[in-house]
Amino acid sequence: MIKLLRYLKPYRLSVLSALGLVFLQVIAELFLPTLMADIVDIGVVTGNTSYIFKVGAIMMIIALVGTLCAVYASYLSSKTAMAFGRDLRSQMFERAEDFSLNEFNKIGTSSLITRTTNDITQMQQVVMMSLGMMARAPMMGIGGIIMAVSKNATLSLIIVFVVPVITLGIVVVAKKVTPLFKLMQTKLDNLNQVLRETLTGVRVIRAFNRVEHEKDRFKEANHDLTSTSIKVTKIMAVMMPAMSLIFNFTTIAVIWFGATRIDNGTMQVGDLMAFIQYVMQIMFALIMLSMMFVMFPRASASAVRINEVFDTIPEIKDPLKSRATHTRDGLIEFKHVTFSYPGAEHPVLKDISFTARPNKITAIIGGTGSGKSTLVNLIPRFYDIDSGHILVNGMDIREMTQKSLRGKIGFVPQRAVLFTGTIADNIKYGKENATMEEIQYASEIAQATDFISNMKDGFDSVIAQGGTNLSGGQKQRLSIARALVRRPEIYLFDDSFSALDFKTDSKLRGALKNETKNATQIIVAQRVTTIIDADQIIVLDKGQIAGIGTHKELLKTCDVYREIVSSQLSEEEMAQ
Ligand SMILES: Nc1ncnc2c1ncn2[C@@H]1O[C@H](COP(=O)(O)OP(=O)(O)OP(=O)(O)O)[C@@H](O)[C@H]1O
Repeated sequence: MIKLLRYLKPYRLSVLSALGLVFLQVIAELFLPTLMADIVDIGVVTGNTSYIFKVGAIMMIIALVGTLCAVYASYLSSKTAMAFGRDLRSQMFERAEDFSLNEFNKIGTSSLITRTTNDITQMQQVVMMSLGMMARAPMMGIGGIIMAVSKNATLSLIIVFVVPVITLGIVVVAKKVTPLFKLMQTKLDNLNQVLRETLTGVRVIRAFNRVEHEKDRFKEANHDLTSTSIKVTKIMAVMMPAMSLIFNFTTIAVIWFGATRIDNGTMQVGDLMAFIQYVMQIMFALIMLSMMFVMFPRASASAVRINEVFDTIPEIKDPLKSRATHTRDGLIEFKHVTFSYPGAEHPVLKDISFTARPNKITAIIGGTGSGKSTLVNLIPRFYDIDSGHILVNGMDIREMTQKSLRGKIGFVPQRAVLFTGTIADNIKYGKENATMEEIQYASEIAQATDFISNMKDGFDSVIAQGGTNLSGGQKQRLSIARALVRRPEIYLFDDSFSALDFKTDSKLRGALKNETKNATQIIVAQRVTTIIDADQIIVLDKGQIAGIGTHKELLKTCDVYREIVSSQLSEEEMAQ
């Protein structure tokens, strides 16, 4: 947790001011019982009314100053804690933005969301409490002890007995609840994950009549979290009354022994009243400390989870000395590339070598799970390879910055991803400063203009979260337009035509051919008709290249290709 406190550095002035104000507030609070003792012992006992009024007025002023200090300290601590939380959240977001897909898989998306929200809120609260309550408790405790001893040293021995008892209690409770708090955060992650899956998969859940099953799953996760919270609350529930009990017994002891002293004439009534107040202040300080001990374990569990994110070093890094490619043509070369997903026993791609040239279409075909998407994902460096080289314009992609590499690429993923906003916003995502003409042109090529103009607001029509108000084919065409608008050197279409009907598919490919003339195109496809005209077809089989050539060549030389084709086309079509 200490590690995270470095984010408080920019606010050190506010922190120091808040602590200073708390100090003043404590001094004021400690001073009041002594003044009250004076009123009783000097004013009331001797019947000196003017003294009572004079000291009473001073007490009011001190109380007012104390209150003002408290209000401003609380304002400063809240402001600092909120700013601290904001900074942590944005740092966390930035770090997550740098993560490769591996790191996302490692931590988990739901957990990343919980960590950015709930865990940071825990830290925020602890900072706020530390600057108020936590700072006040030791000052008040120590100050209270000094004042109590100054009033009556022997009576203060009671405190010597009580403090260790309370401290022991706090330590025992903290030991018990710390692991439970850690568990609570994990259970919260779990609950978020179930909720996320249920919300995103709502159509499938309904279609398969699994609503009850999902309800049960949610109930279980919810119940799990609740039962852990109840366990913690039960322990805490015992703590407060136990504290009150000790509190009350201490007061009885003080009055008992104090009364004997007054009887002996060794103590005055006012002093005993002040003494009782100091003892209460000490107890109150201990209660505040114990509350901090409740908060700390939870916050430290959160701090560990936040630090885990900060300590995760993104695997994919830019080179220290990046080089820029001077040629702008989009030549892609795979040289003996082998790649395995982390934790997997076998590589998904083995010894892949091929060249994809500009002005040419390179198609990739193969059975499901043969590694087509994986291969395409290696080009924008979503993952780093185990061995071999991937070259773009003659340079290893690990030698360039990710930004410059990805700037050359127009990527159309297998599952179209759209963002909340208008249609124009989504196409513009490919090129920030795209003009309306460029947007319209790109959607024309992507065969999207028809459906866009049929929408009420045309390009200004709003897309719902995740593009749920569009059909699969419409989403695919928008994500193609988004890639087209940047006019990149390299186009990567990862099975991007699968949701289109045959007519639209062929119209789109015709328009693309003219448009992407000078660029390198890599098309992953399931349908042979999509790639039949490609300049080069790469046939993938279980992560290895089974053949490379044109449709005609492969029909003669590659069994795997022949099998795929014969399962999709008739004899006549094959012969064409
Ligand atoms: N993130 C991942 N982590 C671990 N293994 C993965 C991951 N993504 C894919 N795989 C595995 O890699 C293999 C190849 O997957 P890939 O998605 O590249 O196949 P594909 O040929 O594109 O299949 P499809 O045509 O069904 O999309 C599969 O066996 C899959 O289980």
